[in-house]
Amino acid sequence: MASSTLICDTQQWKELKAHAEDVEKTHLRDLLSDDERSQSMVVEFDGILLDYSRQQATLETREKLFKLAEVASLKQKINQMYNGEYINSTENRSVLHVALRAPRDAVIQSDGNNVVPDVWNVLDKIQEFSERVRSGSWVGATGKELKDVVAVGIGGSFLGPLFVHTALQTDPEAIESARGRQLRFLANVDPIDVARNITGLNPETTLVVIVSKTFTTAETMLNARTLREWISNALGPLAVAKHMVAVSTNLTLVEEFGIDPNNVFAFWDWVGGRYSVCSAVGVLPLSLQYGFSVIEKFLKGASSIDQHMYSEPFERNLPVLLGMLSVWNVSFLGYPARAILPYSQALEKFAPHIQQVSMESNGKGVSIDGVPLPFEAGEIDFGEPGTNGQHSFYQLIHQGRVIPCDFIGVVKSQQPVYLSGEVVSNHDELMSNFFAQPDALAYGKVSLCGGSWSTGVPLESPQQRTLFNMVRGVLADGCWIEEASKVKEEIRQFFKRRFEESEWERPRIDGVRFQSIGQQDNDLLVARFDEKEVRDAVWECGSAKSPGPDGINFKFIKEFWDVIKYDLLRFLDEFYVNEVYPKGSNASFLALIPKVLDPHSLNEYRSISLICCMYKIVAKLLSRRLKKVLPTMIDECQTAFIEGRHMLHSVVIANEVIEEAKRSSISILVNGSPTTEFTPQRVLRQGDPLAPFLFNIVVEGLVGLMREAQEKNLFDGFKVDRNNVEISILQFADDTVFFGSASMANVRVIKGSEKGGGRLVRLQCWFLWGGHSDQKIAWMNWGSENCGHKCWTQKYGGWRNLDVTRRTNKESLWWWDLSFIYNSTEGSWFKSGSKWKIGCGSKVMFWEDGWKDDGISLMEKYPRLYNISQQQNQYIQQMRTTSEGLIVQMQRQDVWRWKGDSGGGHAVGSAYRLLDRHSADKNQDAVFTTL
Ligand SMILES: O=P(O)(O)OC[C@H]1O[C@](O)(CO)[C@@H](O)[C@@H]1O
Repeated sequence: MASSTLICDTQQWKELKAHAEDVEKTHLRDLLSDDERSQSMVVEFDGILLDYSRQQATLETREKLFKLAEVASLKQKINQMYNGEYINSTENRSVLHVALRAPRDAVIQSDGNNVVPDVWNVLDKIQEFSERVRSGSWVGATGKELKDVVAVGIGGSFLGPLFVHTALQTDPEAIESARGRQLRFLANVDPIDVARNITGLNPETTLVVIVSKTFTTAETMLNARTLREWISNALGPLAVAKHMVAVSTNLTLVEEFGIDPNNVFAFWDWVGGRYSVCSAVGVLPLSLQYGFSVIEKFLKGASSIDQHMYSEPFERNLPVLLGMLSVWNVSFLGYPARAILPYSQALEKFAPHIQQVSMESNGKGVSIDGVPLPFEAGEIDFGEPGTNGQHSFYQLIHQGRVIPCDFIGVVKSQQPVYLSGEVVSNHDELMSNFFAQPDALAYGKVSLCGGSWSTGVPLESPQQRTLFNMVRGVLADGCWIEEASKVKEEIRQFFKRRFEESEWERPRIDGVRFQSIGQQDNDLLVARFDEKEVRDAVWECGSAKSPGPDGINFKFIKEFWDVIKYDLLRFLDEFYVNEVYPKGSNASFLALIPKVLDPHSLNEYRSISLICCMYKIVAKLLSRRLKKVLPTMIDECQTAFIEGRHMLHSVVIANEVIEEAKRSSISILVNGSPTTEFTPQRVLRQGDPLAPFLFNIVVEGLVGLMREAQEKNLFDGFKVDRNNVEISILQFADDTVFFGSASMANVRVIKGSEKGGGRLVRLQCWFLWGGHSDQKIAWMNWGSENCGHKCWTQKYGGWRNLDVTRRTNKESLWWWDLSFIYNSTEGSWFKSGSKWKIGCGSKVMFWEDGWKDDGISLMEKYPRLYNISQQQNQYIQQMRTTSEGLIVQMQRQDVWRWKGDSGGGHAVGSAYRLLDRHSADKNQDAVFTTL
């Protein structure tokens, strides 16, 4: 490309422009669903991993950008820079900050001279001087050691050094080497900045470093004069030579200022101010604070990325890729800003540093030849460390404008904190935010019904699912909370409560007869685990299931079986001998999956257990053994009594397992970050291989109780077949169907009152759900009303005198059931709840039915009259001649009125409440005492 041609006039630029229009139509979440694309957008160098898959760019974009780089001669320009050519055409000089950190033996030419020796001369001088100051061999005017340093400079003579200083302040090695010393930076001409920086400092122990490439910058020179005054006022004018040094390219002006030329640390015009942190600008003050050896490491790091940028092909070249993506975002996609978001407080001053480096360099409206650019160039950089930014400007990034973001995370914290009782370290907490935020931004807001709100695309990728499952807040005591720590605590408390055992006495099933297992089965159950058995159990576990808190899945265990098996067998041996799981191996995560669109309450999430592999292996082994034994215990055909251990022992085993489960710990994953642990007091974890077999054992326990009830004539089951086989219960896992005649006695055995009855149901509840008896019994209606009607009439002859021809829409099938109960001997509760409304009097018996308001029949009220009556079996209608005034509405039928409802209509709820109250009065414990 000829130097006068604008880059935007090239074919490559135009193609990118057209391509940008296509890419803009594609949502990032769709780009991210292409695994091949995403994986090829991850590059690693020297411990730095760049993942640019969340940029709105395709592989084609990258190819086209490379072509643009080619036409812009980017590679040649990089080479020119490293070779010291005058690429700064406006100032006609080299751009050689890479020489500032080049190794001592490197050769980098400028104006035909190798500049590297000059660089190292200054570095050696800095090392020597800083060691003298730090060791106390260079002292101030009054002979005191110089412990504190104030660096005075602005722009590039300030921001880079401040950034590095802030990053080192919390580094353990740097802390050690800086012990007892202070480094401050004075930049602003505002006298407040002066006051702040000299507060608490003693001029006698303070060294001032004036940093100015030109030594003419107004702010720096005024601040320099101010501090010179501060020193000479305190120590006299001659003290300046001992207390002030300079970093500059302008030795003349430094000397004029009164600083000893020997105490000037030079750099060169081929160093741009904003790139000068690796020159004496940064190295001198930082070496005074931390020692040269610490800062030398920083220089080596910078040199390493210089080498990378010089030699690495563009596909894997981190600085080139980032630079090209900036061009793409700004000039093609039209996103003017970039957020720099380090999830590290140590990088607090990184954004201000990059602000200057990038914006002062690229903030141009003209080409290199001075031609005005017809497109946007340069980006607006801003940023704050996460998580502070999240509570500040992220709102706009998430919902307001499209702003490309550079998230920066650090794998290892300089200052790790791991509080006891917390599931993760503080740094992991920070990193969970670091991982969650880019996903949330990239995928945008999606609906919770399985697709994106904007596109309806199904959620397929793991990242999409992560966002789908994201808990954005919860409703607690009627208040919506979003603050991460409060949301986590609320969720933790909610589930802790759910797994707390309510105070009630565990049901006992002593005395109930069960089938037995033989010695052989018993030996099988309690045998030591051998390698083959363990291997088979491991191979039965799904490889790709989500890992629990140990972070290991079965794919890993199978892959490295030959290495892992020894430890695993040792673990199982220990478990066998000690009968307890080693701490931590029985922890689990609860992951929350929304059940509804836009969940608010925690009941609207389904909790899925993610169990540690070690626990799963043990559970799998036990379940495989139980599987072999269970048919013996539950098969009716094998009822022959076998000598040996009682089946009840399996219940004991189940209890032991449950007890062990109660020693386990649970923490809930809230947006990938676990809450602190708690110990569950009840329930089995979903995903536990033992759970189905424990169901079976519990079912057997309930069957045993029903058998006992039948044998003691406490429960009247259904007789089928010619042999009159009586069926009382059928179960499938936690679904139970009781069969029996519709008698109050049967109902009481199954449910009864809360106080005495309901033990069968509650017993099962305890085993299956840990003691909650709020599982409702679904009383089954008889399907079609004809079927029900036939049953009642055939078996019980219908309800005497009640109109059963057709029920009205208002009346439920319960109404019919209740009608029957009314006439049973135990129907007194029902009688008290209903009364007759007399119409023509054709259905109500004058003496026997309680048709008066108090519900008491005339026969009961006036027994003597009844005894002498000639019309004892008469209906009211037949009595009318002798009972004038009773027949009030000849045209109407007699009807039942339900007292529980003010309108007289029947409601199941009111009948249930009445029955409940009535049953509570009776002592029904007798049934269970007998059982
Ligand atoms: O180091 P000096 O010459 O005082 O300049 C300070 C800063 O001022 C600038 O020229 C910007 O005004 C920067 O490039 C430079 O880093």
